[in-house]
Formats: sequence, C-alpha cells, structure tokens
Amino acid sequence: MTGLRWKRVLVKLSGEALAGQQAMGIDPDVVGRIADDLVSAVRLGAEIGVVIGGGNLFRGAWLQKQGTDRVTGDHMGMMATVMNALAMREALAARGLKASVLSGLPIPTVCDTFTQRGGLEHLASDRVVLFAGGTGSPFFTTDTTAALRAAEMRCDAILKATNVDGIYTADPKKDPNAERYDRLTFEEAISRDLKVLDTSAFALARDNAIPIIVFSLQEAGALIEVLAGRGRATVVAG
Ligand SMILES: Nc1ncnc2c1ncn2[C@@H]1O[C@H](COP(=O)(O)OP(=O)(O)O)[C@@H](O)[C@H]1O
Ligand SMILES: O=c1ccn([C@@H]2O[C@H](COP(=O)(O)OP(=O)(O)O)[C@@H](O)[C@H]2O)c(=O)[nH]1
Repeated sequence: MTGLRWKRVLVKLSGEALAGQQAMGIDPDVVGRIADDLVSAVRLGAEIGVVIGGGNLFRGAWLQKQGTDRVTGDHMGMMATVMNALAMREALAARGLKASVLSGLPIPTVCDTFTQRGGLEHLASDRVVLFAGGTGSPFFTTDTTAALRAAEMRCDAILKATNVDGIYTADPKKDPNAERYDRLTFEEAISRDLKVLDTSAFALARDNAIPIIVFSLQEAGALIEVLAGRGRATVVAG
C-alpha cells in the first residue's frame, strides 16, 4: 500500500447522492460510479466501511409531517438504508469486490446483524462493510451512525461524501456569498452550527479523536484524492 493518508476509513454516503438527478429512488448509474470509486480505493489498500443514508427513499421527519408516528417513520427510514446498502452490495459484487451488509436494525433473513466483532473481522479480511440500518434506534441520523461505527471500527477518518465540496460559512445552496473552510476544529464546527453534520456526530468524532473530511462525490475519482490527503475538502479535526 502506498500513498494513502488514511488506511481504514468510514465513508458516509448520503442517501440523496444515490438518487442522482432524480428526486427520489436509486439511480443504478450513480451507484455504479460510486462502486467504481470504492473498488479503486480497496485496490490501493484502503479498508473501507460505508454508512449509507436513506434520504433518497424515506426520512422519519418527513413522514411525521405527513401524520405518520415518528418512530414508525424512523423504522421506515432505517429500512430505506438497508435497501440502499443491498443495491451497493450488488454493484460491488458485479465488480468482483466482496462486500457484507451489517445492519444495526436486525433483519436476519435479509442481511447479518451488526456486531463490532463481525465488522472488525470483515474489514481485516479486505471486505467492504456496508453498515446499514443506522444505529437501529429512532431519533438518530446516519451521520451519527457514521461517527459511531467509525469509533467502533477504529477508523482513521470519517469521509463524508456529499454534494458540496466542503463546509461553508452558511449553506452554499442558499447563500451565494458563503465561503468555504479548508480546516475547522470540532468546537468551531459545533459552535458555528454549520449543519453539514449534526452536533452529535461532530461530538462523537471529537471525543474519539477521529477527523471528519467533507468532500463532493460529484467528480469521479474524488474519493481516491481524499484518501491520499489531497483534493478539495474541509477537514474537521482537533
Ligand atoms: N454550512 C454548510 N456548509 C456546507 N453545506 C451545508 C451547510 N449547511 C447546510 N449545508 C447543506 O448540507 C448538504 C449536505 O449534507 P448531506 O448530509 O449530504 O445532505 P442531507 O442532509 O440532505 O442528507 C448540502 O446539500 C448543503 O446544501
Ligand atoms: O440511527 C438512525 C439512522 C437513521 N434513522 C432514520 O433513517 C432515515 C434516513 O437516514 P438519514 O436521514 O440520516 O439519511 P441521509 O440524510 O444520509 O440520506 C432518517 O431520516 C431516520 O428516519 C434512524 O431512525 N436512526
């Protein structure tokens, strides 16, 4: 292995990224392109865990607004993340890369249930591990799940792959004057309420001294650049 800044990483993929240009659903071309990047990363020697969101299918908070009980909505959101993980597992398998889906929400006839030991064993045997089902509990997000699994899997960094190229002073989609940060401390990210990740995710990463790198997945090869410690991104650390 050469040239990798981070060896074992937790990649957080937002569910919305999987929808591509569609408003909702799973775009197989986008899933395939992300799978290509994951394959390249593993070939370079990286150990990869992936937490997949579900916002392309369901979010508990949306369902609650439509009158669904929040906990039921969150169960639907967590099941959405399992669907996304199954789609990604198939895309990786089609490229010859073995991947395991471990769910925080037990669905034993569909995939294995998450345990720390199982996750560590898979990562050590060069399998990509797709952490689905969020934490398994309602009222949490997959960003917090990413920080939790990164700590449990002893990852060197959390790579938050999203649709913006870093953290800005304000939401760049709403404020054209927003400026991008290259680096931030955890305290700055939390106290400035910068929104890209929720506070509990930042706090968990801070407490476990795991840096968070926020970068855009729009460009093919972006993941490799970030793994090498290059590329356009915001690093949140110390
Ligand atoms: N301070 C900020 N810097 C960068 N992006 C921000 C900021 N505040 C809000 N955002 C928004 O966060 C989104 C990325 O977060 P992500 O978790 O991938 O999306 P979502 O929350 O929709 O699942 C971007 O679409 C961006 O518009
Ligand atoms: O530990 C968790 C993680 C997720 N969710 C539910 O799953 C949905 C999808 O996750 P998220 O919104 O984090 O996905 P993303 O924004 O990454 O697409 C959330 O809205 C919640 O309803 C949950 O209840 N507990």
